Amino acid sequence: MSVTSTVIGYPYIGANREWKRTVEAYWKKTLTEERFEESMKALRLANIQKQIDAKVDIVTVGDFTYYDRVLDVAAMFGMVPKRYNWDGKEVDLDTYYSIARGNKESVSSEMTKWFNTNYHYIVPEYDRSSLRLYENNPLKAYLEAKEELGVSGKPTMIGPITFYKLTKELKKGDQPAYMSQLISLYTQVLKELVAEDVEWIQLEEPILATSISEKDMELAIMVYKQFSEIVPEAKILLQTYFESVDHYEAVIDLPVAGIGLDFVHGYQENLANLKKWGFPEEKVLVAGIINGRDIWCTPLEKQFDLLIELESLVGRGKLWIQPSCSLMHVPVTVNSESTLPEPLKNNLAFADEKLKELSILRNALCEGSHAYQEVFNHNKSSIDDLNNHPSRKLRNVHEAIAQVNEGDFNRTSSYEVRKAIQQKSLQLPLFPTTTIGSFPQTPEVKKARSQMRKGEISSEDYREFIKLEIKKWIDYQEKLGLDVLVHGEFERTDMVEYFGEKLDGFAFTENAWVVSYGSRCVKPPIIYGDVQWIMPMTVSETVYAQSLTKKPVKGMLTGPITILNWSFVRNDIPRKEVANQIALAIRKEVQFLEGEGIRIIQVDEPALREGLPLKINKQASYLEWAINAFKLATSQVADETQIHTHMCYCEFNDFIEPIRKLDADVISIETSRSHGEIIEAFKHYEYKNDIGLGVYDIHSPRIPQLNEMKAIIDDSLEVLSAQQCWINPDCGLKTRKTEETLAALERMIDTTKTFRERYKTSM
Ligand SMILES: CN1c2c(nc(N)[nH]c2=O)NC[C@@H]1CNc1ccc(C(=O)N[C@@H](CCC(=O)N[C@@H](CCC(=O)N[C@@H](CCC(=O)O)C(=O)O)C(=O)O)C(=O)O)cc1
Ligand SMILES: N[C@@H](CCS)C(=O)O
Ligand SMILES: [Zn+2]
Repeated sequence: MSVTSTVIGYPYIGANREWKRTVEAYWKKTLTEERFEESMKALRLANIQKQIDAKVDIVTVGDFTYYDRVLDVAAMFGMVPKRYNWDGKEVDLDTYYSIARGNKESVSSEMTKWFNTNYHYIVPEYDRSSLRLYENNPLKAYLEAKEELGVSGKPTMIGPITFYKLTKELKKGDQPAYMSQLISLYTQVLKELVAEDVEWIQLEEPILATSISEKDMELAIMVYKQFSEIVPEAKILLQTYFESVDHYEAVIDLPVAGIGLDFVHGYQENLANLKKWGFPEEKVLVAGIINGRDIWCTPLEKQFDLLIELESLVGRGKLWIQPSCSLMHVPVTVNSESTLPEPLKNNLAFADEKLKELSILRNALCEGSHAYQEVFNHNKSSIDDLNNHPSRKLRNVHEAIAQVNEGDFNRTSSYEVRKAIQQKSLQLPLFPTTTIGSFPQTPEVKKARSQMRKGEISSEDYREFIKLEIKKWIDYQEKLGLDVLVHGEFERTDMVEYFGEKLDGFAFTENAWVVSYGSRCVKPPIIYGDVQWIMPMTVSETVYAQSLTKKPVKGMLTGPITILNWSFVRNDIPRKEVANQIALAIRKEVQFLEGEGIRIIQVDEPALREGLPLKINKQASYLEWAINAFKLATSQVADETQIHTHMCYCEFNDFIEPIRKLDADVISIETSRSHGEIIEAFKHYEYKNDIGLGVYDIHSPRIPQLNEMKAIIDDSLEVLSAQQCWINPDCGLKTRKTEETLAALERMIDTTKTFRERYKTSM
């Protein structure tokens, strides 16, 4: 028996986030372009070396990026939006980073979630320019790895159908011209690769694992047919991941040499289809067998048995194995962790450990499982140890869940009744202004936290420092004239990690970073036991902030679904159960805040949309339990207490109905980076509750123009009433500098004043 191992991609950040530091140093101009390129090359090669050391049979190259791999394709083809006044000569680094981050003159391109992950890509924009191939990145990566490491890798890039479908809404009639340009560009890439004797070429088409239409599938058939006719020598490995493919028969019939299917997410559908329809003899099946989205050890024997079954279905020598998707969604190595509790640590597999598992499965398949029985047994007993651990059997948590009933999910009064009561008590002006929660995490804030961690300052000193920051920012907010204030979240490293550190059932890591967007990384906590509230998490900071001002201070919590979706979650019980456990813990915190006199509480759910299953037929059940978890956390408050929620980074146009069902008194929603498109959706939908308009993009260092914010508010007022609208930035301000934040907020308040003036008789 012979089996080949490969990977779809490996994390580019480096075990100690060297990639992030290099990119940020270049932005700060503390690194020259030459040094930057040198460091990036070293990192790129080190990552490939990791695959070589792990004895991956077919090493993947071209999975590295300077910011984002979707942007890379756009840059390869010279898709630079006109607003950057690009000279069309080459997409140099500064042009590339302007598209991603904006510059003094122009806003950045939109950024949105990469399928159902917490990674965000830059949305390509097609503006009818004529495109050409400026740089063949996969070829460059291939040649570099060959020259420097002597390895003939498998270059990868995002495939044409996925790239086309992720491009920002095309103008009517532009589709055929754009597609035909893409076909010739991809064809040229393929031709140049073939000319250099590249054997396998990976095209990533995760879009095929969503519920795509017949028409889109026909487009894929047409495009891949053209590739096979124009470059018949190209051995294309078409990769799908994150779910099963809907159009199985059509996908396996595409004229390519190999097809990657996910046998972790949506494995039942892929397996059932494989059994029903078979698999073409002339192709290889690349089975995603190790979960690339979680950090748990693979149940080796179970996956080995599945592989035996797959091999019997596709035939000898035709089966390759790989992780289910790029390993960029998991941290680099468990070896960097020294403080995790025992039964947990033995059950973790990050990217490097997953490569080891891949090697074990490959060897067991090649050599026969008998030599690996001991490894399998050891792996199974580790998993059993964690499953039977007392932290997973907390009686009070299970009893509390059992007691939840219908009444726990709904507010006492209707929205209309609540709005009148809240308005009377809060006395807010028309177009109330607020912010989303966090204020700048300055180097001083991060330094103080780091000193506290290292024991260089005491916890009391750290708390005092945080209080000073809160006071400073309450003063700023009062001076600016904001109506609803926040304490600023200075005590939080991250809106999920912070709660994970304070709730029972979570473990947190020292170095388990994954990229969230650009150079920004997150360190998701690990939910390994039953979750319960053990101590107030936000009360002292919020109450302190409220004591400094007469204006209402908004309590700031992360919602249960966002905590769930941005953590690595135990896999022994359904996610719905974990969500309800978290919801009960957040509910307790909500009640504490309310008990301390906090009249407005925001429960953020930016990841609600992200958790939506990619397949339409799986979405309704997720939405039902996810919305219920939010309501479980937020409904048991008095009518006077105003519940806010906040969402960002997603397409919400098709998400108004779920938003309505949350029944939050106010929702702040991203409206700036998608240039107000969400507002269009409200045209077709009657939405009564209040809405916070995110009037400027917080991701860009540039100060928003008055007329840009005005335009968003004007557009919104065409479909929403003035009495419904709040004015705020589109997300938290933790990544911004103090001066930028103050200047932007000042303009936001000035803009609001012009609208108050215009509508002053309507109060
Ligand atoms: C709102 N978003 C979030 C998402 N997911 C989350 N889990 N959290 C989110 O807020 N997804 C969607 C968006 C994505 N947005 C962001 C925005 C900003 C960041 C970000 O700023 N990340 C920071 C890391 C934050 C953090 O934890 N900082 C630590 C310091 C860590 C550190 O760098 N330490 C120093 C050494 C310190 C020492 O002890 O000496 C170092 O390692 O050098 C802290 O504040 O203490 C980032 O820089 O990437 C992420 C997602
Ligand atoms: N309250 C959070 C929400 C981010 S989505 C913040 O302001 O950072
Ligand atoms: Zn946000």
